[in-house]
Amino acid sequence: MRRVGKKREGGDEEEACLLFETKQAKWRGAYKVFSCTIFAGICMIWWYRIRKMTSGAGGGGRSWVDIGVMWSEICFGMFWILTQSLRWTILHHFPYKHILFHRYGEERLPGVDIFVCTADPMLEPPSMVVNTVLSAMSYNYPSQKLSVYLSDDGGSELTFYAILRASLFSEHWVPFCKRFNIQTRSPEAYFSHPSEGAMLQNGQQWSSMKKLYEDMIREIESVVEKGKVPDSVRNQHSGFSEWNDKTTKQNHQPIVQIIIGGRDTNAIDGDGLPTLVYMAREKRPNFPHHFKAGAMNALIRVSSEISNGPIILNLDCDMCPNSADTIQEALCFFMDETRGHHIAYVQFPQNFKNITKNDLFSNSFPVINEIELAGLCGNGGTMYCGTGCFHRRESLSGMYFKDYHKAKWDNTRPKTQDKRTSAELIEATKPLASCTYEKGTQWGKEMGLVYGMPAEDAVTGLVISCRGWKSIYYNPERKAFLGLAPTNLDVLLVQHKRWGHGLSQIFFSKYCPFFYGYNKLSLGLQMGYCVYFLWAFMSLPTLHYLVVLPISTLRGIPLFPQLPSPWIVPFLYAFLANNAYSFLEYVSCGGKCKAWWNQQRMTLFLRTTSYVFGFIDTISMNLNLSQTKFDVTDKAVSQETLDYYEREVFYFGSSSFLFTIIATLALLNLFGAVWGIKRLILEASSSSWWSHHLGLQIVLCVLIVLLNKPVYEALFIRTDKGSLPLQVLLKSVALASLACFLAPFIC
Ligand SMILES: O=c1ccn([C@@H]2O[C@H](COP(=O)(O)OP(=O)(O)O[C@H]3O[C@H](CO)[C@@H](O)[C@H](O)[C@H]3O)[C@@H](O)[C@H]2O)c(=O)[nH]1
Ligand SMILES: [Mn+2]
Repeated sequence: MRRVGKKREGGDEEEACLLFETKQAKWRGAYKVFSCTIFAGICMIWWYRIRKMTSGAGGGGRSWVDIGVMWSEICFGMFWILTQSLRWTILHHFPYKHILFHRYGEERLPGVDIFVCTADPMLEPPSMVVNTVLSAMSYNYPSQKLSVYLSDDGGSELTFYAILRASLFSEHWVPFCKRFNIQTRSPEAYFSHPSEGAMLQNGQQWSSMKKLYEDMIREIESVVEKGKVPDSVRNQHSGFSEWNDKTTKQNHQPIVQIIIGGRDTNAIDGDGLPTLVYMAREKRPNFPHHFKAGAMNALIRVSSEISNGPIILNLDCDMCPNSADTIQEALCFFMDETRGHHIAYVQFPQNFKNITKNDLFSNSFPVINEIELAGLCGNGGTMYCGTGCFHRRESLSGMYFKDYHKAKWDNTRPKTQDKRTSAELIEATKPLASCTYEKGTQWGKEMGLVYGMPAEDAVTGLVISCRGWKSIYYNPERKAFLGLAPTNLDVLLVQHKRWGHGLSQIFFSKYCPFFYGYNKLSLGLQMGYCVYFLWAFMSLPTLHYLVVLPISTLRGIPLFPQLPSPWIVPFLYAFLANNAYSFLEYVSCGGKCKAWWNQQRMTLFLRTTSYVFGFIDTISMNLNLSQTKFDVTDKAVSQETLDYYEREVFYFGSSSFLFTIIATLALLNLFGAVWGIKRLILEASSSSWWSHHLGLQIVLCVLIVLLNKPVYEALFIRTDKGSLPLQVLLKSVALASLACFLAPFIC
């Protein structure tokens, strides 16, 4: 551990230890040499294409195919260059959490406000939401310094009931966790994988706690199923009077309820428990509510009246805290005496608890989590990913770093000094959660999360970085948060469409990192952000390639140089070295070989469906043809699709247009591969197969066919409910045949 030679204030002789350490990843020198060789390959490919275009060499001339292929390869090459910014300098951080309590003691630790967002009790089951809230409440942190806020954009009494019911359970759960020093503080996770509780299991306390938990979940689920809170329950808490027959998700007054930590008879006595607040901001049909960004901004304001914690942790309702000490770890970054005051936010990775063995849907992002986000850190910042992120209240609210003075953490308003009653506090906060509050203010522009972008998280992080702040990405050994990844292909494609659209929207807006971040961010950080912001755009060259490859094979038009021409070398090298590296990188990040293969397939599916439409959304939004929307990811899965997911079998089952596209491209490449192999066999006598003029592209077609194996099975072999319907088969055969038929007119 490094020490700074500075003496502590007050003449303390003890040296001040740094609260966190930063290390560079190894092997970066070797990587840089390697990436230079790939870059040389890419340059040669570009040179070959340009020469072919200008001289007509290689027999191709200036056809549309050549122009298209050249354009695609320029895009791929440029994108590859951008991705290097995430790999040249990789920084890992190591907080020393044991020093924190020792150095600051309980009194001098900052208040921490945790925001949990939920939006719909049907898509986001309240039984799941309460688990997130309960885990947040039971963090290893002084409870008088901790406040948990639930924002309910569903404005639903079912969710209110659930949180109220959970608050009763928390009276048992929070002390239980602290007493037995439990690491897994989500009761659902703790009781469903009892390995951690093994020692306690035979004891009375363990089983009675389990029973209390199950009773709570049963009661919540039964109320949710009925869709209405029984009158007998309603009468027990005045909060329910906020709901009447006319209350709907889109139309209701602001609702704020202090469930724990209030000072009236209704609220539970907060002794030993953190403050717990329920908020449903006002919704009116004619007022835009700005989705999650709007909810977060209302939370920032409401919480500033109640607890005003200088540190804010933002969680999605399915992102369950999974480690008791995460707050302490995050605080090490903010409270480090020499570097802490620069830091606006500390982002943890998004991990998921429901990843299958070989990660069929490629939900786990090992390379992004282990390398890329740490690579962004190497350029001076990281991305805000919307959940699992600790913020400094001031920077999130819009403050510039230059205006900031080092925090005195212990000077926040202690809750006990606020003499207002619960009712008075609630009345004071309601206007802050109203529709009209933001009118004529800077909220959503200069203050709080940025509006008008479906990826409010990434753009807000970017804006904060441009205001001079630094940010940290920290990936601890024990996963800090565990969320729910989509288990249904339909849902997944919609989620990625929103991401693709949301991220590319930033690139094509005034927030484009190269302009907005010019002179404010390092070039590496600008490039790094653009890797994500151009995900959706990259669907276009990919789609182009996937169509042109089989069609030119069918038509006998060579796309690549053939042996003995030396120009084939850069193509082979760039392709092989890049894929070999991607494979090794994936495996070194803890991914399985088969999962890498699955990731290639998902990239193919996403780049030909979700990202294409996401990009179209971006264009139409820029042309003012559509407005921002936010399709909430469905977290309530049916048992049927879940069974498929767990067996790692694709569940298609519907005739979605997106599936037709996937099937059409799979068929087209199958035609190309079969036709190409037939030619190879027939023409084997005149030239050996490896020097055949279509050799390389036939190999590529075959690889694409191998990736698409589950699609053919779903089209032709499987007969179960999850297979592709006959309608999709007919449409895709028709479309693929049409493409083949039209091919001679195009190329
Ligand atoms: O009007 C809305 C819509 C959504 N949400 C909440 O936003 C969160 C994220 O929504 P989800 O449907 O789960 O989206 P994901 O794609 O899983 O979320 C990722 O991507 C989003 C941006 O597209 C970020 O906001 C999220 O933090 C990030 O985890 C959830 O807690 C929702 O309850 C709201 O509070 N209000
Ligand atoms: Mn989510």
